Amino acid sequence: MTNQNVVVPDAKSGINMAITVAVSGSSLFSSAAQKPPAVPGTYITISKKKLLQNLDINTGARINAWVDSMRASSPTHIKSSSPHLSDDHHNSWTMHHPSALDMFEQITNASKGKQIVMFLDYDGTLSPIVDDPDRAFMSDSMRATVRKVARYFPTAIVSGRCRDKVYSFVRLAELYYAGSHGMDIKGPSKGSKYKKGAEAVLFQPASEYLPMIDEVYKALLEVTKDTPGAKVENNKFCLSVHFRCVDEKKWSELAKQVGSVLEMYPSLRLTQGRKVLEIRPTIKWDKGKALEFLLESLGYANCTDVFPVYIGDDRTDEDAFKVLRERGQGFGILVSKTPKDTNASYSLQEPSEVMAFLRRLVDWKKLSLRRQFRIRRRLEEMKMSL
Ligand SMILES: O=P(O)(O)OC[C@H]1O[C@H](O[C@H]2O[C@H](CO)[C@@H](O)[C@H](O)[C@H]2O)[C@H](O)[C@@H](O)[C@@H]1O
Repeated sequence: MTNQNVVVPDAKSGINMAITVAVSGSSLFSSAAQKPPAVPGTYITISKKKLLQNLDINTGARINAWVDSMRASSPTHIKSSSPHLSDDHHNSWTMHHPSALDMFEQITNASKGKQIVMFLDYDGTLSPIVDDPDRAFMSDSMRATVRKVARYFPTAIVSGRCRDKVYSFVRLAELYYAGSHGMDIKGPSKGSKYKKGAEAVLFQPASEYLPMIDEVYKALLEVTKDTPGAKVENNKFCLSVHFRCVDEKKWSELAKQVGSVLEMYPSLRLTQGRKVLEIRPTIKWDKGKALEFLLESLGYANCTDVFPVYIGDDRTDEDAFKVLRERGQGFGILVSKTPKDTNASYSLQEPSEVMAFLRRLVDWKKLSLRRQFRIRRRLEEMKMSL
């Protein structure tokens, strides 16, 4: 066990203070330990155990809320006690959020004369949810489908993942990528015919948080290392703490470990996903802002003839669904088998249905282009014969 001086922002005052943290083995906040305190502060000695015990009541309540919310966004047990009530609930939800496949014609009719722009979340949307986040591969058929989609519509992948990581899964250079929940945006590296606006897009609104995120990553690895199944993923501008392989009885304990670290960083906030807690900067930037930024980059900022379609499965995708609802443009599609509170207009049950929907969209576009071509040719022939 060694003591290390580290600089952390005080949760209440928001002022940096230097604390001595007792850690066993590797450094808890190694990069901060190398830096002199930015603001001179008080030195206190606090052990890893104490970090957990000292959580205040509000934090305790918040932790319970995180765990509840995480359970709700990725239910582990389907309630079977009152099947009829749950059937009614399901039916009423499906009435309000009908299948995008069943409503395909209405959707394409609404998009007539407008440019469809596709926004696709990755995990749970293009790839099925699996236990190991490093093995959430996309099928070759899904990749081929997305490639075709990008041939006909400007297409962006919007993910909570680190941009490089999601690119290594998707491997399509002609797409836009918004990683770290939209905090890392890059335009296509391969020629795209849709660049109406800026030539080379690269936008990273949270770059000043990089050292802090690295520091918190190390702290989270340290505090969670004895929790079997816990996994911390570094997504560059944000972090994920995975609960999927942790015994549900230990979820509160793991959430407390996360809370103990987060409490020391008031400029970071927490969101929940599917059996995951995500830590990110408090800046006002999310997948919804990324969607707006991308529309602007594509040259559709104030256009009425654009029709954005966003498909996602997660709580964090709600920010994008909300933007579309507020703009009254396009629509959101939630990928979910169970009813969820959502701003999306339509639903699809799983990635295989997402693929079916994308394929139909491509076929519909091909057909309407062919039709347009035939009409134009007939008009030309008529002009010639006059
Ligand atoms: O915005 P997304 O592309 O949906 O990313 C959200 C998180 O997705 C990943 O976690 C989820 O998928 C994993 C693999 O299927 C699964 O094991 C995990 O339980 C899910 O939460 C990714 O690993 C996270 O970093 C993303 O934040």
